[in-house]
Amino acid sequence: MSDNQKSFPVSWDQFHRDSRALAWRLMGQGGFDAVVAIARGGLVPAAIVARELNIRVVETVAVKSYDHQAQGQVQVLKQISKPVLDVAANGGRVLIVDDLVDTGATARAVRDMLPGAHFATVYAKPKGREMVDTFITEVSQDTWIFFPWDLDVAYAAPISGGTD
Ligand SMILES: O=P(O)(O)OC[C@H]1O[C@H](OP(=O)(O)OP(=O)(O)O)[C@H](O)[C@@H]1O
Ligand SMILES: Nc1nc2[nH]cnc2c(=O)[nH]1
Ligand SMILES: [Mg+2]
Repeated sequence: MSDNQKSFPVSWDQFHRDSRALAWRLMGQGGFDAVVAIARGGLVPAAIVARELNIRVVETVAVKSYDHQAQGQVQVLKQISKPVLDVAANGGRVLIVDDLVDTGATARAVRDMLPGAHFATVYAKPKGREMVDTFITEVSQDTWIFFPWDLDVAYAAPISGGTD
């Protein structure tokens, strides 16, 4: 992702609320037998959704495609374990959770591993939106979302410019 003009910083409180809202929306999709978090960004929303929906089988798939804000190749650093693939193969319902979908490249790679699974993210950008079954908030393609685990409390200059 290059050319981002806008920034969308998300606090812990807002992220918790948005992840809970995702869980509420997923309630209407019937039960799930297992959740797969796309690490690292999907770990926090997957934990919140698993808690709200009482899903006790929690698995990870580790995918990296960005170095800071520069997109590279999708690299799968840890695969989904066989017991969870077997849940899906035996007709169980698997939920995949990530923090966001941007271009959709990560979502496409993980969907290929679990074709029948339900794919959910907290945030979505237009290019990747079609890859997601359920999401909460859409932001424009030229926005970079800053998550609370990447932020610190810092001085902010007045909107009018200069210093106060
Ligand atoms: O739709 P895409 O263009 O593929 O981008 C979305 C992915 O990018 C980020 O992960 P990243 O690769 O930065 O790794 P991280 O989860 O460890 O931060 C984010 O968590 C999504 O998984
Ligand atoms: N933190 C963060 N990671 C991303 N990976 C792809 N798009 C984004 C984004 O907007 N924010
Ligand atoms: Mg990620």
